Amino acid sequence: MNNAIFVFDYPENEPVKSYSPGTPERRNLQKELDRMSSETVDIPLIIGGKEVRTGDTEPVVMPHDHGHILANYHKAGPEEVKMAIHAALKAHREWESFSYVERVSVTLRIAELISKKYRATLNAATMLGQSKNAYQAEIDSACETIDFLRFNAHYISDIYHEQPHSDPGFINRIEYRPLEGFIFSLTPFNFTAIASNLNMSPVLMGNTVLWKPASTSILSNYVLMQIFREAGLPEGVINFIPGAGSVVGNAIFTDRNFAGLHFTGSNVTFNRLWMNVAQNLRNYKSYPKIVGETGGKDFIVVHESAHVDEVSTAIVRGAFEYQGQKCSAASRAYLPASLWPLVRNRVGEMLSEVTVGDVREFSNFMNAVIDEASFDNIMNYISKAKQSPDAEVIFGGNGDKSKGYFIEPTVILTKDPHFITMEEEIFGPVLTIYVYEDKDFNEMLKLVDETSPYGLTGAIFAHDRQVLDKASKALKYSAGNLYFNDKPTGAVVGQQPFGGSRQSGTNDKAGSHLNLIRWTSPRTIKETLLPPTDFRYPFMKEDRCH
Ligand SMILES: NC(=O)c1ccc[n+]([C@@H]2O[C@H](COP(=O)([O-])OP(=O)(O)OC[C@H]3O[C@@H](n4cnc5c(N)ncnc54)[C@H](O)[C@@H]3O)[C@@H](O)[C@H]2O)c1
Ligand SMILES: N[C@@H](CCC=O)C(=O)O
Repeated sequence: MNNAIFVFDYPENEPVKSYSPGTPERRNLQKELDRMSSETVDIPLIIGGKEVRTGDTEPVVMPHDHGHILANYHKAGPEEVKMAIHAALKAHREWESFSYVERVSVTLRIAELISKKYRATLNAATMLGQSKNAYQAEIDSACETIDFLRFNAHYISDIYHEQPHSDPGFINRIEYRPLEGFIFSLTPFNFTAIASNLNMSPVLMGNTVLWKPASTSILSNYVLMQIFREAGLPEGVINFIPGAGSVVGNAIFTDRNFAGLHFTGSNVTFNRLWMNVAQNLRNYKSYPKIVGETGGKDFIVVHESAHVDEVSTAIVRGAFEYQGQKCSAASRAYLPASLWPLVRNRVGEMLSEVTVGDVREFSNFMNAVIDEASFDNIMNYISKAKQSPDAEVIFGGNGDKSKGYFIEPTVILTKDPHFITMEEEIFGPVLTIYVYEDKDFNEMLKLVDETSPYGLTGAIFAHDRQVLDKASKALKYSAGNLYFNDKPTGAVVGQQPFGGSRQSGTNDKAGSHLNLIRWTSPRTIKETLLPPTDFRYPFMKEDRCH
């Protein structure tokens, strides 16, 4: 394969299966849900391809039935982190020297294994461990994971084909070297696809990785790790080291070979990690690359020309799918006074049909929030609204953590556009609505732009084209992913590259060449075909002749 230039074609997005009663996918999924619900898995660390058990374990539970233990995972300490660094550096030599066609082949094999052999297993693990319903698991752990892998396999051909100009007599080329050292991949609980991609995009570019998954997504992440191995990923290319973030992080950030951080998670954690890197800057061989996508305070802006049913559907799906635990979830909405009574009624009708419960009951639109800390944090925001004279809980507002961490879809109406739930990321099923006078549309846009430190996603609803244009200009830096007449969630790889700026991250657009390029350290090579043999400039030679 080294004697050919190979291009991986533009892929199709993985089709989303329906899981309707009686379909084969529903039967397979049910079988895997039953199997995984009846066993307790022992999850080791995987370092240099070897399973390592430290005996320091924590349980993995179902958020919707927290008495049910799905697995126990072993936690890494500083010694295991050192072993993992050693394994990653050792694997680096061989992995980077492979032709990229081999790296892409492994990547595409992972996608194929997930699409066919392990779709039900990975979806069931995501449903049970992260409390996603079948549809939310399908669009995440099956489709988005596969799309990241296949689209990146295509984008790498584009990157490698990007070569400099050569004047006659010279050959210039760029080699897209991986980074010198290892990458630290720190993944969030809420998307199995993101966990896969934070590892596989640096790996595709020839890097090796230490992976610390979130403690609340370890079951699906372990299934992923097993799939990576089955696909033929060489030992040590990804080292799976669950554990306490600070323990693993401190051991990594003090290592001279730390070359890059690939992070998705909260803004608070990212800021802490960046400071940690900065404090160790003098120790490193190279300036580490830092890529981090963080939180959001995502908005829905509604103009009086919008349609009530479209807005109401976007509110319910955008704010409450996966219990609002998407960085992109709508958490503040701005409604014109003329439409508000109609939208309020329609949203109320829709919410009266929403049920919250166990993922194994397929009719539930919503399930549990991820853990007790998250439940308490969300309920605390709801209490603040209940106690404030500036806010009123108009739908939901109740939670129950006795069996699972269940919270009703909650809508707060506020008179204060700077009420705390309009500004801070809550990461739960809570939407706050502010009603403005129709004539104050322009002032309202300014408010949207200046209310929160984030800049991730946002949606504008209007059927007046000039309004869309005006609002998108006013909100230019308020969102890295902006939607016209659609909910602000559900970006599709290859169609809406994802990421935001301001306090929402470095905006390196997951699922695009922009992200992949960060995992390279390009080297330019110039070759002179006939090197000069006289140090003098041409005009000096001419002067002597005369
Ligand atoms: N912008 C995006 O693309 C995007 C996508 C998904 C999630 N998110 C954001 O992620 C957050 C939810 O995910 P989360 O709760 O898993 O985030 P988190 O910040 O709590 O954790 C992310 C990862 O960092 C680890 N970690 C936490 N503290 C650490 C420390 N001191 N040192 C080292 N590692 C540490 C965690 O164990 C986890 O693996 C939300 O804020 C959400 O908006 C953003
Ligand atoms: N990319 C996902 C969100 C990822 C963050 O949680 C979306 O567009 O909804």
